[in-house]
Amino acid sequence: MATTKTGEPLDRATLDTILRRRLFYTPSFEIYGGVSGLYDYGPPGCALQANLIDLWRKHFVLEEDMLEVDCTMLTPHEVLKTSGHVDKFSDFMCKDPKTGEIFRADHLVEEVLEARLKGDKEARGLEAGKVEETAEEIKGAEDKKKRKKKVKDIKVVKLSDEKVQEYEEILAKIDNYDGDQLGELILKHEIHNPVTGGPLNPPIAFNLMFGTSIGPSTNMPGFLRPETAQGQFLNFSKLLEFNNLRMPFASASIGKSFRNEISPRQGLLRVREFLMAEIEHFVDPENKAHPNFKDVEHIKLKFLPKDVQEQGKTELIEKTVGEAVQSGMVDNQTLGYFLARIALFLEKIGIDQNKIRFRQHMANEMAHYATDCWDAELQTSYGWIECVGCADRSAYDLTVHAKKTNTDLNVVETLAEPKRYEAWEAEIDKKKFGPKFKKDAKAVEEALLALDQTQLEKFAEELKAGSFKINVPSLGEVELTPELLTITKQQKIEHTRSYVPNVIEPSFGIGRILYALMEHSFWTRPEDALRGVLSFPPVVAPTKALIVPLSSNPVFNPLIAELMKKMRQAGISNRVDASSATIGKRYARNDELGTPFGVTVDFQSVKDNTVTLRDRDTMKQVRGTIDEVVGAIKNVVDGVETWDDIKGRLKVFEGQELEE
Ligand SMILES: Nc1ncnc2c1ncn2[C@@H]1O[C@H](COP(=O)(O)OP(=O)(O)OP(=O)(O)O)[C@@H](O)[C@H]1O
Repeated sequence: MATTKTGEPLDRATLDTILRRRLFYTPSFEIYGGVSGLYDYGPPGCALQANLIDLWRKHFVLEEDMLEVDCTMLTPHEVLKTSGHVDKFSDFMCKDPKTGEIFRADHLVEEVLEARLKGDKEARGLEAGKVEETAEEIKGAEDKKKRKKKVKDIKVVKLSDEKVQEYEEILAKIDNYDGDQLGELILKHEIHNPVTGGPLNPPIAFNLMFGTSIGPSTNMPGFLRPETAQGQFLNFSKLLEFNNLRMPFASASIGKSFRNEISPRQGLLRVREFLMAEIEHFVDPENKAHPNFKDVEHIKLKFLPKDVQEQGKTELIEKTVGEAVQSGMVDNQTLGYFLARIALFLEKIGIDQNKIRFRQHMANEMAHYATDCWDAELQTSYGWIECVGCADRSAYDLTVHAKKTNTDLNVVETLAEPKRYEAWEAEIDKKKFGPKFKKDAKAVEEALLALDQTQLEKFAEELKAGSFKINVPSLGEVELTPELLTITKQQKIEHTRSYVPNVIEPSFGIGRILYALMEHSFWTRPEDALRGVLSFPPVVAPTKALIVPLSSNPVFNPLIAELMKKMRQAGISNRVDASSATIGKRYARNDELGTPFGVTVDFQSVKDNTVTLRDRDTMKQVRGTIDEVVGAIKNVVDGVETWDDIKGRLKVFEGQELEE
């Protein structure tokens, strides 16, 4: 069960109401009935996202000297065909032939089995005389009506111990099943349309990309990109040159991606248009060490490796990143380095450290391009949710694009020591070769060039004995004799080495992180369960300070103007609430917006230019001059001081603001 930082159960319904009431986000096109999977952000949502992105840029792009690019979302069909997305970027769906309803196959299996396990838990609880949750609660706290309708399958029925174990094992590796295996599970466990109970068609693959056509004619089909990565790969050579041919280096990109999710659910967690922040770190395949690994190797993370999941288990292993790489659990230093950097970023923005785990992809689950992949998952009231994927994409993308476009995407590196070696080489006598093969001469030459060292060595022997035969694709077998060519062993010296870089890709879904952050920051005041607070760290909070005049008396106006000006000059975002609501109500409103500080102007302020400063989380106040208070807010937002430091150096204020 998800809990808040005070240890209370997280009341998602209250949180959702606050987020919508305060316009963090809202369904798009709502007065037209809305479109599932599409959301708009309102002012606090936008500010929170902007602050998050700002920190992301500082933490990754700036600190690690990455090369940021902004590539187009419209992408030609050919690019995504080459990358494999046209053929493989799909999820499995099942259709109810009677009602036409569509279900995402893995989510359906997951939802139904989880519901059965909950029903079993309930039945066992009843049997033991202690019911932890009522059936009504199980049926769904979140979107009550919809869930109730959808999950009729929850029945308070006790399962056999073997069934419970079997279901738990399936759930532990739910991401590892392909379409056929999901089909078998659906049949074996008699999973039907949860609403009508009707049978479903076997799962079929559904491509998640939104197709379109570029230009007025239809001869350039395209897609809205499903990830920002391809644009970065296609600019690789230019970026390498920009980087003065130095390797390794990383590019980064922040932008919208689009996926036509089969059945979007869980609010911001699964949407059809979302902001991604992606890094492509290009590295030598023979040396995936990271120069700054030393800085992070001591960091402890919680891992869920693939072998544990494949045994149907979910126990986490806590290790330092150094140990994880050394033991081979995490494939290489660069991958390990980014896992640690991801954890540090999540910590910086206020994600609860106890609600982060790194889950390794199982063999079937891995994307078509990846060789090792770890997801940073965050625990929410919806369960563990992948928020950052971190994959080693090998040389896949650059290789396929280079081949398709006939472009050299290799890195050429000067060797410290020249490499000397011997190699067999075929040299043709052009004067005789041309007249003999005429228009086919090029094809024969190409077949010769394609021979490897073992073949050349063998043919050299055969040539000495008179002739040898090679297979030319357009001609069939062709006989070659000594007057046409020689095959000899040559001394070689190489000064450079050429390779296609491998790519380590951390890929952040900003909306998912934002939602998890909202859950992790949310709690209610013990004295009033309806008083919600969003304890965002000051650095990411949408607005840093609320200016509250004690009343609408115009005598406060010059002080409010002075505060606003000084805060603006210090880069502190602020709002004034001069409404007639009581101060307590105005603070409560801002607790819901996550505003860390409240500054109150009272009649004492008019006399001596001092104001009170209230801390959102503790509700404690200090009093100081306008300059002192603005300076204190700036220091806390910049991370130079904490609230405790401020409390230690400014006068603690325990009275009431001075009324007229
Ligand atoms: N439909 C979506 N809505 C919101 N964020 C998403 C969505 N799909 C992916 N993301 C985000 O983009 C990141 C990188 O995408 P990736 O392709 O690794 O996701 P994925 O494995 O397809 O996700 P899932 O398995 O949950 O569909 C994810 O970690 C997630 O944060």
